[in-house]
Formats: sequence, C-alpha cells, structure tokens
Amino acid sequence: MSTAAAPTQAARPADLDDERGQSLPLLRSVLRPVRSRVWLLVLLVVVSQAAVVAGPALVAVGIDTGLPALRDGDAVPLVLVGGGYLLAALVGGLLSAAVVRQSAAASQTVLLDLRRRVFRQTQRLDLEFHERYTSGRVISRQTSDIEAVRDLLDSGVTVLATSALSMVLTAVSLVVLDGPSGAVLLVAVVPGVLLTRWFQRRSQEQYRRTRVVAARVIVAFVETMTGVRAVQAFRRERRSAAAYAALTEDYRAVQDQAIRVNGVFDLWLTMIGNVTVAVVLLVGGLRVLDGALDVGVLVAAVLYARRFFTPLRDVGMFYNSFQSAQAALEKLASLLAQEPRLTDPAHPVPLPHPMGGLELDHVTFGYADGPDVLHDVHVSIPAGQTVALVGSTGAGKSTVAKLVARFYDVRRGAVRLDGVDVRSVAPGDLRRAIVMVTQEAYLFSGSVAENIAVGRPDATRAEIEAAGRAVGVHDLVMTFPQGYDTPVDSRGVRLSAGQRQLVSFARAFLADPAVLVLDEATSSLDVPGEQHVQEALERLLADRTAVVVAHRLSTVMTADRVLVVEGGRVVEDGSPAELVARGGRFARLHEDWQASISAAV
Ligand SMILES: Nc1ncnc2c1ncn2[C@@H]1O[C@H](COP(=O)(O)OP(=O)(O)OP(=O)(O)O)[C@@H](O)[C@H]1O
Repeated sequence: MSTAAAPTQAARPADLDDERGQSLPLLRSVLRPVRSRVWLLVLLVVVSQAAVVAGPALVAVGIDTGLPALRDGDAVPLVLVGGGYLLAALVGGLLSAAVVRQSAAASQTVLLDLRRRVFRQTQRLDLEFHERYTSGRVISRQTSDIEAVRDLLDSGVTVLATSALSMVLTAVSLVVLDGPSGAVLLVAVVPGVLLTRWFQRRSQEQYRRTRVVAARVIVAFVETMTGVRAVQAFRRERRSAAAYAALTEDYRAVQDQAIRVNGVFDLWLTMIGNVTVAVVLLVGGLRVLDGALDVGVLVAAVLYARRFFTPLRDVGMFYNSFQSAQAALEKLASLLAQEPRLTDPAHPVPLPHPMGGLELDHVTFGYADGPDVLHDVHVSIPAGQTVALVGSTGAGKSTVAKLVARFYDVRRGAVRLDGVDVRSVAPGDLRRAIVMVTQEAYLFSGSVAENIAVGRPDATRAEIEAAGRAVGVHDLVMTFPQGYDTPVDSRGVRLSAGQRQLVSFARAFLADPAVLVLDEATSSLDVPGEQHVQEALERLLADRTAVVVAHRLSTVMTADRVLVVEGGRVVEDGSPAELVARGGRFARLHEDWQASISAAV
C-alpha cells in the first residue's frame, strides 16, 4: 500500500538569517499577552514625568508668591507650595520605581515566551535544517539575541519613553512659564538634534563594525574549543592563540573607537546644555533687572533648561540598543518562521503493532539542494532480517540508514514500513517502530538509569536492569559508586566510548523497536572488548529487523544478508557466504578485512 505523502519540500529562504521586516510582527505577537501591563506602564510614565516636571514650576511659585506672602506674615502659601513640591518629588520617585518594576516584569514575561518559542522551534526543525544552520547560530539566537531584546525591553523602551516625555513636558512648561526662555531653548534644540543625528549615524557604523568583529571572535573561540582535540594533537595552540589575540585586539580597537564617539557626543551635549543654561540665565537676568521677569520664574527657567538636555543622551544611546534588538528580532523571527521539510502526515496511518518489514522502493535521495547521493535504490527487507550495509567511505551507507529512520525524506520513490510509506505513518508509531543508534552514542546529563530509560521513559527499574543485563553492561554499572543512579557526567563516572556504546545499546534494547537501525562505531573498541560487544549486538539484533552500517567483519559475517553500497547504488546483495563465494567486491573486502585482522593479531 502506498499512501500519498504530504508535500515535504517546503519553501525555505535561501539565507536562513534573512527575514527583513519580520521583527515588528514578532515584537507585536510577543507583546500581546502583556498588553494591559504595557498600558499601565504608559500611564505610570506619564504621571511620574508630570510629577517630576512640576518641581521647577512649584519652585517658581514658592519664590514669587510664597516668599512675599511669608514676608507679609502669611506662611500658608509657602507651606502649601513646599508640601506640593515634596508630594511631587515623592510621587515622581515612587512612580519611577514602579515603572522600573513593571517594565522588568513585562519584559521577563516576553523573554520567557520568546525563549520557549525558540527552544520548541529548534527542536521541531529537522536534521537538515540543523546541519545548515549550525549549533553556534542556534546558541546565539538563544543567548545574545534574546539578551539584546531584553536590553531593549528592560531599559531601552522605558528610558526612551521617559526621556522623550520629560523633554516634551519640560519644553512645554518652559514655553508656558516664560516665552523668551522657551525660545532660547527651542533655538538650542537645533544643534542638539543635529548632534544626536550625527551620533546615531556614527554609532550605527560603529555598531556594525563591532558586530562583525565580535562575531569573528566568537567563531574563532567556538571553533578552537570544539576542535580542541585536533588543536592539541597537531600542536596548534600557539597559532590559535596568536590568531585569537589578533582578533581580540581588533575587538578592542573597535570598542575604543565606539567609546571615543560616545565621548565626543557627551562633550558636545554638555556644552550645548551649559551654553543654553548660561543664555537663559543671562537673558532672564537682564529681564529681572528690568523688572520684566520674576526671580522665581528665572530660577525655574534655569532648572528646566538644565534638565532638558540630560535625557538626550539616553535618546542617543537608545538607538544603539534599538538597533541590536532589531537585528536580533529579525534573526529570531527568521528562525521562528522556518518550516521543517520533514512534515507530519496530514492523514496519519496508525501502525500500533509493526512487524518490521521494510522496503526501499526505487529510492533517490540527495541532501538539501545538493546532488543525488543515492540512485534508484530498490531493496525489500522481510521482517526479522539482519542486513549489513558495507562499502567504501562516502558510498551512501549511513544515508540509507538515516532514510530508514526517517531523518530525511526521499526525493523520489518511497521507504515503506510494513507496506506503509514512512511519511504517512503516525509519528508516534513510527518513533516506537524504528529506532536508530548512532555512532556517537550520545549520553544526556543524568544517571545511567535515566540514560537507558530514554528509550522508554515509563520503564521500571527492573526493566532497565534487565536491559543492562541483556547487553552485558550490568556488571560494569554495578562497579560504579551509586550503581544505576551514578551520574554519567563530570559529577559521576566518565564512560569510555565503548562503554557509552553499551549504554546506548541498552537504551535501544529497552525501547524494543520492530526495526533497529545501527550505525556501528568505526573503531571504539579494543580486541578483548570486541567479543563482549559482539554478544551484546547479537542480543540486541535478535528477533527484530536490523539495518546495520557495519564496520567490523564479525558483525557482517553474522548478518543474514549483506548489501554492498557503491556510489549510491546497491551493487551486491546476498548472504555473507554467497557473496564471498561469488568473488565480487564483497569477497575482496572480506579478504582485506581478514588480512588486516591477522596482521593486527
Ligand atoms: N549531511 C550531509 N549533507 C550533505 N551531504 C552529505 C551529508 N552526509 C553525507 N553526505 C554526502 O553523501 C554521500 C554519502 O555519505 P554517507 O555518509 O551516506 O556515506 P557512508 O557510506 O556512510 O560513508 P562512511 O563509511 O564514511 O560513513 C557522501 O558523498 C557525503 O559527502
């Protein structure tokens, strides 16, 4: 039976980070759940800034009305104004604190949502995506990009809103309080705005340069650390250190330039602010002498003028955090918009009791947009058979194995389990039916028991131990300090490659799939261990269909059937004895194998 499969080659942008214009919709969607909090925040910002800006006006009233009244023996106006000033200061302070708390709470909610979305999405995406995207980029999304968004939400947006509102309210208050002083301020705004524009442009360039250099530093570090074994084996430490030192020096230099730009901006902003204050004081002072202006108003005007330019620094700085957050949001949006090529079937076919019959029906396959690496492979494997895949390196053996486990989908043809196209089998059933044990035998942090139970999380301790016994790892585990509860990371025992492989065998044994796909480790075991692993393998492969990418002669010779893969085609197919007798490629491979074994012994 061949069920039509869902379209699997979903369109995907060529550059995985290029998704311009996606940042705003993403921001809108993550802000939606905290909408009411955002409105509350707006209200808090407006009231707190109004309270702060009221200060100088109250000073003016105090000096011009309260003091004369006090001189005439009436203290009430001054007390009222003083009380008002205190109240405004108190309200301004308390509400500013509330703004910080509210914005932090909102941003934490948003970030939690974003982190979860990124994690779920990276898990949902298929292997082909991860091979192209690389783990380094996934890590950057989950760390530095989310940090950039955090910076924007935590401080950037509220600081911008507070600063902008404070400037507007200050300017309006000054214009209302004293027109001429307001005019001086508005004139001074022109160089202030020009300076800020200059700063934005320079810091944008600077920011780009910093990002490029910072990315180089990170890539160099990650590459050296992931390849630390190769670095040490080939004594490349000095060269790596020199290359890294040069990159960090570049990083220091661009940071230095960025700080210089900040310094210039700060200097001129302070100058403009101080000159404005001086002009307001001079013009106002002359008017006070003429009796055209009250002293209190002059004091208030000076206070307003002094305050006006301070937030401009924050507005300038906001641009930096806005830019990095925008770039980060774009990359996050692009990641979240990716669709896996491997899609779940629209009409899943249940397969609760699989027998394990496999069929590769004229399968042609290539990775991503690359050339075909398997050409018209046509093989039928009856339930219960153990098939060894052999062939030279790069022939396509692992690819066949990965297609059977549906890590990828075929380009043409079909892979079928019990006659059902694997693209149509209900995903849960498929996962239970086919298990792949990969070469690297990855262990999660946790205990030995937890690692074995990955294959069946609801397994009892007795079942876990039975699996351990079946693959012959039980006695070894019993020598660990806490037996099956011993952690397998740096806090517990460090397992050798061969021991890790046995644990992964136990994991697969416990999962008990109808089909086991095994990419045999090339050379993780010494000769005395060989027999031990051979027995474990035989027990693991018994009573189920098995497709084994075989690297050891013992595995091949105990298989029911051997497929010789060359150049993406099956070129020989038969029992090991038949193929040896036939005198083809396998027979030559067999001879070479035997020769190398006798040479080693
Ligand atoms: N993830 C991948 N992306 C692109 N091409 C790949 C990928 N994996 C394998 N290939 C290519 O597919 C071809 C078959 O590779 P495959 O890993 O199946 O060979 P193999 O027979 O298992 O080799 P080996 O014995 O060395 O593991 C090779 O040409 C290889 O370059």
